[in-house]
Amino acid sequence: MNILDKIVADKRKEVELKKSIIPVSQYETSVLFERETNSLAQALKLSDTGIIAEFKRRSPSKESINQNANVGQVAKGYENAGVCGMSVLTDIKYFGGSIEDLVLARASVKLPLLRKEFIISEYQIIEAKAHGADVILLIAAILTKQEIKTFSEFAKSLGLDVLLEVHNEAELHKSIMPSLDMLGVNNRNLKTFEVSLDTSKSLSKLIPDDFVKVSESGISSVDAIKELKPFGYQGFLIGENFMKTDNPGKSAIEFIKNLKN
Ligand SMILES: O=C(O)c1ccccc1NCC(=O)[C@H](O)[C@H](O)COP(=O)(O)O
Repeated sequence: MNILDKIVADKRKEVELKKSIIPVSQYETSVLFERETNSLAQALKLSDTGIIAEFKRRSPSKESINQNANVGQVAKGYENAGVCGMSVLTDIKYFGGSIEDLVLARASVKLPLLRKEFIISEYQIIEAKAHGADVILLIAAILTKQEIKTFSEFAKSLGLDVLLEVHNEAELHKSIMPSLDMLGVNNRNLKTFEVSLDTSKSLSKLIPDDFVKVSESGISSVDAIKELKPFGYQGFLIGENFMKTDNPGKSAIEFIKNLKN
């Protein structure tokens, strides 16, 4: 069993429990559910930097990154730095995040917010909208082609952007469909946790130009972004590099300043 299999097995139990406690009707009548969303894909198309900064306390590959960070402060710091969007990990067990982190980020900034979650049910998409998300992540490795289609079309019907994440060619081939806005290539090998920008580079030519290309994970320098841009990437998802510092917002300011130079 690899880490994704374990996460998904736990996620199925978590979602079933939540469904039995909180009915969808409660989410659908919430204030945030009515909110007009902001498109991350549009923000990336208009940006010359393309940074999506992540709020990440810990992960399966790093036991502790920044356990005590305050999500509202970090969100404001990222917005002040001029990032295009913010990713908020909402998984509790493996990442120390929560759906409340998403609400706190929403209350603090106007930035497009990505709910970074292991989505296996439409219930979580409704939940994402009701907690202030603008974008959902779909992970090709844990979904069938039909699920990708159903979930992405459903998210679009709610006004949410969809970022579809792949790790290899097979996942990419089964995923390309018009209901996606962004195609993300994850540079982290989930068996070994090693990161290699070569994954983004080699898959880039297989991604049609109508999708915004996003490179995810293991981006720790401005040089990495300069290396990836010629491969057509317009978005760069960065977590640990900012979150491992005392002041993630300040680190993002420095990073973006160097990127513009
Ligand atoms: O980060 C992990 O260890 C991880 C393990 C298993 C599944 C997903 C995982 N990470 C989610 C992400 O996609 C990253 O948090 C995101 O791309 C940012 O990565 P980084 O800049 O390397 O923190």
